[in-house]
Amino acid sequence: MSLITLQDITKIFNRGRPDEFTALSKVDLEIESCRLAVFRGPSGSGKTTLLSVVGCMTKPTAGRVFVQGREVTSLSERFLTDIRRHTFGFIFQQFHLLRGISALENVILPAYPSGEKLSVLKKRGKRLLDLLELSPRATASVEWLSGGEAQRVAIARALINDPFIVIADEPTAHLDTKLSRDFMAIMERLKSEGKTILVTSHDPLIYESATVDRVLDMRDGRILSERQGT
Ligand SMILES: Nc1ncnc2c1ncn2[C@@H]1O[C@H](COP(=O)(O)OP(=O)(O)OP(=O)(O)O)[C@@H](O)[C@H]1O
Repeated sequence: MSLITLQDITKIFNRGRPDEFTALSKVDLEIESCRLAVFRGPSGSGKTTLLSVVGCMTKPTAGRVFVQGREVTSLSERFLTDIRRHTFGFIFQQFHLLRGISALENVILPAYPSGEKLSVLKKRGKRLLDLLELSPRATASVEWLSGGEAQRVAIARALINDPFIVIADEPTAHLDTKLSRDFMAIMERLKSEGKTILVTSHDPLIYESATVDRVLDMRDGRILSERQGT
């Protein structure tokens, strides 16, 4: 069974208005577990919109989304929030870290709604920072971190709820070659630990990486072609 299935997904923004825009058009997609897929395509081709539909952040205008066989398209926001929290970890292009608080506090933020004790969350956050070789920076306020460190904090934060799927939108757009390779090495490790990784990227260092299983090319809100990784 696929981890995620998209059936005939269409997403129209500003429907019925003069600026109506079809960002996704009748997309079908199956995502299997423990694989790394890269979505690439020109700016505006619908990559981010597609991953936000997959990640249950955006409701499609038409079509159905299944998460582990369960149809989620018609669920209320309350149920979706719950599914989102346990299924997906998100790494955003600009990292979206909260300034003024420490790296560790940023990492554990998405776990607060779980109601677990703060001491338990801190322990889990510290372990993740340790795995990403960031322990010495745990108490540093995030504005003092380098770009690579900030990204690793964002990765740790994406993992705090132990999601099945990690979604990264243009993760290396602001990183140099070494940091981009480091990012892929971390993704490779996560994949070997059983995570499914979905990435949007224009960066050859990402889509030509040996750890990539699938490269999907998008244009005009459709998946045009797909090739299996090297
Ligand atoms: N909330 C929104 N309201 C209106 N239009 C939107 C909205 N979100 C996205 N769009 C439009 O949908 C199209 C697809 O956007 P999307 O961000 O998915 O593309 P993308 O392939 O990820 O592009 P990029 O590589 O530039 O990030 C764009 O033309 C964008 O302007």
